[in-house]
Amino acid sequence: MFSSGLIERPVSWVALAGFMGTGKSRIGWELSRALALHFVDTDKLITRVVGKTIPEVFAQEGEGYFRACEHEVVHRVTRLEHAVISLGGGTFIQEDNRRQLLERGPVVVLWATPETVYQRTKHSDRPLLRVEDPLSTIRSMMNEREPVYRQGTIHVHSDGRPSEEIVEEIIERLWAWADAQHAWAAQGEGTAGGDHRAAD
Ligand SMILES: Nc1ncnc2c1ncn2[C@@H]1O[C@H](COP(=O)(O)OP(=O)(O)O)[C@@H](O)[C@H]1O
Ligand SMILES: O=C(O)C1=C[C@@H](OP(=O)(O)O)[C@@H](O)[C@H](O)C1
Ligand SMILES: [Mg+2]
Repeated sequence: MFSSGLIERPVSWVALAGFMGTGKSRIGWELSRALALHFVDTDKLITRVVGKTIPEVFAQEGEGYFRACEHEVVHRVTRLEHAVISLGGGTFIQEDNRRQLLERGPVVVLWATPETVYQRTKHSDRPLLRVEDPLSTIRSMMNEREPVYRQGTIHVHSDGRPSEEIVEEIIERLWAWADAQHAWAAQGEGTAGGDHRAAD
């Protein structure tokens, strides 16, 4: 959407959270292209800065070190402008990360069934799923994390849907969210409101 050389978008910062394999990295990249925003995948950033793959970080430095890196990265990405941020599946689980992210802007949570997650991750290198029975592990981890993911701003299902359709739904929902935010703000100020679209 272009007008007078300005790009109209519902938001100029958004993060994607959700369980492993729900599509955060792929959808985040596609969403960033659709909204003409920068793209940051926090796992990729950690990999680049530490100089090791995620499985190497887990194996050589331990999960605690990885979670500390995530925390540092959250601090930095909440200071970015014009960006779509794809988080790792555990990033939003840590309370302080969650608070910082939700204070910064909308957090879209992607959802998928354990079976879909299993199919999408079975040939990948997620260290937490390198176990004898990954599907059971996915089920129990998902159950445990579900109440936390529910604290996200917008929830979108990714099962059996092409990525373009998911991106389209996210953008529609972000417009609705931005309109509601604006209505609240206008009510507070006692103004009639106007066009608040994020533009640059
Ligand atoms: N809507 C979708 N339909 C089919 N495959 C998908 C979809 N979204 C993601 N994938 C695939 O599933 C795998 C995991 O996706 P990814 O974006 O890495 O998930 P996450 O970052 O949430 O762990 C990748 O191979 C990706 O291409
Ligand atoms: O859920 C988790 O705790 C993790 C999810 C992974 O990211 P994806 O959700 O992008 O696979 C990665 O950060 C790491 O393996 C730990
Ligand atoms: Mg990812």
